[in-house]
Amino acid sequence: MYIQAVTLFGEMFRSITEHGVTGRALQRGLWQFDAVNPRQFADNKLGYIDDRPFGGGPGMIMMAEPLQAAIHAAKSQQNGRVIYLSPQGAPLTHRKAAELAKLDGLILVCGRYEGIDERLLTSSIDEEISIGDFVVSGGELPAMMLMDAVLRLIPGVLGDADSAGQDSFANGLLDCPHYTRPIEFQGMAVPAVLRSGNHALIAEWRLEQALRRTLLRRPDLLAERELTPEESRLLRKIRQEERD
Ligand SMILES: NC(=O)c1ccc(NCc2cccc(O)c2)nc1
Repeated sequence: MYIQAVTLFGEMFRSITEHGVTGRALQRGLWQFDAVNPRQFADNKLGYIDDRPFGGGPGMIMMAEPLQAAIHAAKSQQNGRVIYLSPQGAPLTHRKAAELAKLDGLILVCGRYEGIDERLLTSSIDEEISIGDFVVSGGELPAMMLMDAVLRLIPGVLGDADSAGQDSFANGLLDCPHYTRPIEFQGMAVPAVLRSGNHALIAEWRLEQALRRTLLRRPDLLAERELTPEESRLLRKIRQEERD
């Protein structure tokens, strides 16, 4: 996958191109990255890329032309989907990340200031995505969150292909509790079933814990999920226990 970021702060992306599983995957050629700086496309000598908002109001707005020229330059390198990160976008979900992971490329447009000229959205953006209902100072961190969520779903990136499948949300549920050594910590022991070696029981325990956690913390996720017969049975048992 070829990912380009249209951004004033390309250096920020080192945090995922030079570290961790995403950094190793880049070195192994599983994806490629380039930053495209709209400032190099500003048609004035001083490189202005933002200006005051029509109608007044605080802050500055990023001008459409330098961004459009930067997106045009990125599109001359690949035919990637152009995504704008903003609080006004559609919520990023595991399902959306899985859809994006199938594409050959992405062009991620990172806004700064108070946002971008609306006409750029109409002319050059394929999709607007939000990583949550909050505002941060620029689209770069949201872009990196999206990149990480997408890249880990690309076969080979995580190495142990299975771990992405066991993620929270991968199966529409929150993750189960995890434990490692020591067996006893601060007077709390590891649940005996996890040391029983009985893999069927362990799998059932993990599913029950995931269902219990999802029911208690995120019942909205359960509302939209098809349940297998085993999940329905476990959920009935959990609901009964919660009533007792
Ligand atoms: N929730 C998000 O995905 C998200 C995305 C970007 C961002 N900051 C830059 C920006 C861009 C556009 C408008 C705007 O108000 C702020 N903050 C949060």
